[in-house]
Amino acid sequence: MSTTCLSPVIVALDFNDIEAAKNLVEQLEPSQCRLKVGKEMFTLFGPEFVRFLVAKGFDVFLDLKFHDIPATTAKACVAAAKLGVWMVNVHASGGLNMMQTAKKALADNFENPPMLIGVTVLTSMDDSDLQKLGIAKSPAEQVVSLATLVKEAGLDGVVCSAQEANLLKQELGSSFKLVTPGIRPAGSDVGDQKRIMTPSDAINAGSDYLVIGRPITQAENPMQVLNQVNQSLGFK
Ligand SMILES: O=c1ccn([C@@H]2O[C@H](COP(=O)(O)O)[C@@H](O)[C@H]2O)c(=O)[nH]1
Repeated sequence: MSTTCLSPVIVALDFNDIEAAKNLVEQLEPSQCRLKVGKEMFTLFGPEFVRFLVAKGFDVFLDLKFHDIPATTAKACVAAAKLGVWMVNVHASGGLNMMQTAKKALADNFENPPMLIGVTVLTSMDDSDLQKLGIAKSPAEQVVSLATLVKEAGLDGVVCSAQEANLLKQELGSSFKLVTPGIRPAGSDVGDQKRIMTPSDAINAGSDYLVIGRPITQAENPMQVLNQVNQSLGFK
């Protein structure tokens, strides 16, 4: 049974050392943040690590960004949901039919399915990256067009950058959830992220959930950074 988490922060657990990840998790309370498991930790440590976090009462976002034919994607989402996670995702560029099939499979198999969201344009990409893919739109235009498709498919929201949050809330309404990586507290390393925003600016722009990885996990004192972010947002 998970505890209600009031903070919008989702800590991205991108570790290659399970003991380091567990050491951080042991310092956290499910009321302070949600947790994200991505491709690195899932590939290294598998479903067992996800079950461990769920058993500790955390809301877990399993960020595997499924992108495949509709039947395969739907079955992968159902398998993810069986782990008891709070949120799963697919790539919106997998198309309307793929997203609708995944959504229906979750609804058919679970009384309370996890949230299902669509990834739009990765926060590590800017105009020039899209141009190299032959996409003649700005990131904001491409995000709006993919998010519109995600909403049409009946999903709960999208992964986007906070830079598109204001526009998306205007275009798609307040109940369509916006999960935003690329969050950088002032002064932290940008790394490979290109469309970034600070936590408080992101919330003011309309982000519902803030995904924060390295600024917390690589910090000398991760708990201090998390507490500072939560305090800056008025939580705890
Ligand atoms: O567009 C996206 C989609 C997913 N991510 C993931 O979020 C975290 C961000 O970590 P930082 O260390 O805060 O950069 C990471 O797990 C990514 O895989 C993203 O960054 N952008």
